[in-house]
Amino acid sequence: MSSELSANDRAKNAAARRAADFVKDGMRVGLGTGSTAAWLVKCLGERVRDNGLKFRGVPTSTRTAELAREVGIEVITLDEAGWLDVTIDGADEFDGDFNLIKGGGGALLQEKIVATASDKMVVITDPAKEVASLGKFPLPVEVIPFGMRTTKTLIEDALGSMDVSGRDVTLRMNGDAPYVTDEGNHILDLHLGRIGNARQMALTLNQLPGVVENGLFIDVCDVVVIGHSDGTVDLRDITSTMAKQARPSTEKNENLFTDLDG
Ligand SMILES: O=C(CO)[C@H](O)[C@H](O)COP(=O)(O)O
Repeated sequence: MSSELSANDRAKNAAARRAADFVKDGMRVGLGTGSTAAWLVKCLGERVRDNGLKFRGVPTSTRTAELAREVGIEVITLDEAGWLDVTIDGADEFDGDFNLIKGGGGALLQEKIVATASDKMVVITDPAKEVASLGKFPLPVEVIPFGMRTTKTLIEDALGSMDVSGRDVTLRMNGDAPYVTDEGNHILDLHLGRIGNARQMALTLNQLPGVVENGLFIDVCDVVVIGHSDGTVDLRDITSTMAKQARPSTEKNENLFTDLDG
């Protein structure tokens, strides 16, 4: 590997290469967004080109879709895929129960939909993103532009009764204008410091009108691959930890539309 890479990039690259081993011929694979996920997409592109790996990818953003096509990955939509074998994505924070904060790169909505529609979600990360309690990283919340100030006030009011150590809510900007997501929405960043009950926070936020989705990924991640700057990786699997037993049982349904079609 190139010695010109920063220590952080070497760590991300190591995690991405190990996680790429989860992708096998014939799979439908969710492709995350962000700098760590970009390493993964490039690595998978190499394997398509050099090893003849055959799989179809569902990108979680226009950025990832462009990169995936550029490196020769066959791109399909989530609806074309129906269900995914695995999704591999980065994260902004992860805790000991495999819960995450995501959305630092602004793609949390598609990322959550894609990860939830997968048999397995693998997070690729460096060690610095591990926390005892989620919340140090500002929690991104995607909101629709209509009535955004009112939505912000509703969020601030809701935070008033929650166990957090900070309550500032800021609108994410892109230069002088609000940041716009792939779906044409905006992002409010919640500076909470520490989230006492992340599950309750996720449910509370999503009940507020105007909120589209929040960046807490609770009970979604199955595997965390932690890359180190010396090229080594630690792999943690939910099935071999106590966290799995603490999860409420969820059943992922492959034929989402069968019932509706009658
Ligand atoms: O959630 C995300 C994008 O919405 C990213 O996965 C997260 O921000 C981590 O990014 P990076 O790998 O660049 O540190």
